[in-house]
Amino acid sequence: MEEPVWRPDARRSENSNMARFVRFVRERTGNVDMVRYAPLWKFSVREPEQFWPLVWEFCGVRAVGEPTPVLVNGDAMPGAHWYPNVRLNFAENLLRHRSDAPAIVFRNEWGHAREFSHAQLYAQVARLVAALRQAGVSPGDRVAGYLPNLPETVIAMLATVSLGAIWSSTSPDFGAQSVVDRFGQIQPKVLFAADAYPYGGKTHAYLDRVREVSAALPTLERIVVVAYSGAPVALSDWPRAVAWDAFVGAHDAGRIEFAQMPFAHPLYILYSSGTTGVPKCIVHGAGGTLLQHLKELVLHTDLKHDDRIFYYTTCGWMMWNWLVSGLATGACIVLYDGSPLRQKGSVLWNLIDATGVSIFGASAKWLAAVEKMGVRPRESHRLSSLRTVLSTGSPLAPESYDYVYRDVKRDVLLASISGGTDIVSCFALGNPLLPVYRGELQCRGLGLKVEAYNERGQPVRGAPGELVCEAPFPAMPVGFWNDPDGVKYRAAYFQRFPGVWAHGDFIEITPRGGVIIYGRADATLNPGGVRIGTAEIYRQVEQLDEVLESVAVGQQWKGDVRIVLFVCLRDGLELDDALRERIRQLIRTNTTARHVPARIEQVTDIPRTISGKITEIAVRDMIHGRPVGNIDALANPDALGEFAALRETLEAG
Ligand SMILES: CC(=O)CC(=O)O
Repeated sequence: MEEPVWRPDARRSENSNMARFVRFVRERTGNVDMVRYAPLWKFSVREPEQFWPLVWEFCGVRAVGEPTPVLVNGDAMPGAHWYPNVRLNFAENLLRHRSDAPAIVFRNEWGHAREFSHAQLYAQVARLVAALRQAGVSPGDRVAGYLPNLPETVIAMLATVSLGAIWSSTSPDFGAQSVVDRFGQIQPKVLFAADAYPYGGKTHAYLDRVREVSAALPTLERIVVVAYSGAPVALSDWPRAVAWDAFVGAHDAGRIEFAQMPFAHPLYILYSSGTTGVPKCIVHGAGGTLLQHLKELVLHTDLKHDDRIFYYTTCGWMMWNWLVSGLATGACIVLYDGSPLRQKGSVLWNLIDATGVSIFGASAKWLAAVEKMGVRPRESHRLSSLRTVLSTGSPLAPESYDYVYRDVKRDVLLASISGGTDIVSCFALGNPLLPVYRGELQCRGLGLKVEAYNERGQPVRGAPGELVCEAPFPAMPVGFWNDPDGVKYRAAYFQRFPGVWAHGDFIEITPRGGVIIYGRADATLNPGGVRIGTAEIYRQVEQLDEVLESVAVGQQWKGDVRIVLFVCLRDGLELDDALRERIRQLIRTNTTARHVPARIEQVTDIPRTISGKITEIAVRDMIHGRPVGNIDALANPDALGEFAALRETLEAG
């Protein structure tokens, strides 16, 4: 039997929030069998109307009104409603700890270091609430952030939401057109931006882009600019613009009157990657997001008030929203603005030691990249505060589990977590009660009736299928913006299997209840009619020292589909037949003959979305000579040229 790569010791699991919650549910329900995670998960999906109120109480949600009924129209998917008689304010829940303990620790590539206690954070938010109120912001208005990963970004979100207005953010690496594609759809009243940001050893000034964006957004009444770089910022010729300090300056930090809004009141607007057209505006509700994030942070991530939690993210990725919710537990969130590969790949490991991070998160790609760079923090860093490593963004290869336990730290819970923008949270995550198996996410999230469906829409176990969720959950979006009849919303998630949420991931639920992610369902390869997840191939190829990254797509070929693999190699290397053969051999030995690519080609770059995900669909379109859905959604559209140039060669044989 396969051995786990890590097990929690008895003290750690006994003291975890999840263990306390198991005991709490056992006492409340009188169910004596409730001693482990498996019966708890079953209870959570069978009895949602009992389960969610227990999460609510255990996590201390602040709200007014009647918490019953919990669920109305509970069989409808979509169409179920949660807590129709409750009113709450999301920001009030995040700002409920007013102590002198640290709430935000901030560092950046320029060497800036700032810290805010929970009390100071509350005061900063209070002043901005007053300024926004005076600027006319009221419930339901949209406030947008085109901002680096700053304390001000968190403060602006909290102030917006305190007023019952809706927050939406993108990071400054987005081009003006991409920002207009997003914010142009939601008609914001206020835009927050900064003058510049540090990345990769350079200062990137972007006020010109902010001007371009604001010129295209006629609904904007105010543009509030953070003078982040320290250089003078001239705004006098820009009538709607004001410096952050001037905007906030005249207001005192009083008590915040948090607008009490319905449970489903819009909180955030997030955007789909937009690779197939204009990005969809996904609207997340305040109550559902709060409850789901608390469940994930408190129970699955075991976040406690004395923790320091870090995720490498920008405010354009949902992991930023997820991280910020950590404030509700009284914990400290650690923010870093800059490239994660600075200091020879050690910058984030240095940050852990410098700031005492206990829960550390980054993308699976970053873990693979620092491993390739030869970084071995176990030899160079103390990492004494570190007890959990989180990974997401793409499937975490089994070899990355080896890296973490061998080269980072032996005694950490390595939790690969997966969900995404559509639910601003996760379907599968970590669990302090369970062992970690190489290549496997530990469990399905509580309250989420996740299954893997075969093509006939039947649940399968121990075999690949599509990730679905069979029952309503509070963190389902409340809808899409500008989609009053819900047509786009239903088409996005409920077309494939009526009445069931289809997430678009290709996964396997293992017999012991773990989850393996094979990649996106729309990128699966179908040679000879057999579905193969792209992650199965990347995992093999990227083990080779020569290969930095790869992308695999299916090419229509003689009435079937054949696999074509593109590899980016280390600087100066050229793909030759010997390396091709080693790649094929590795794939053949560790997977099946069907996984072996028919063609392997070298490229220098792989197209990725602005949030850093490689896009197989754009590559597939290029090699078939089809137009790529939305080039503005790509961070590096120039990368497409190489694939177009290879089209003829690929068509020839
Ligand atoms: C939690 C996630 O699934 C994050 C992502 O991949 O976008």
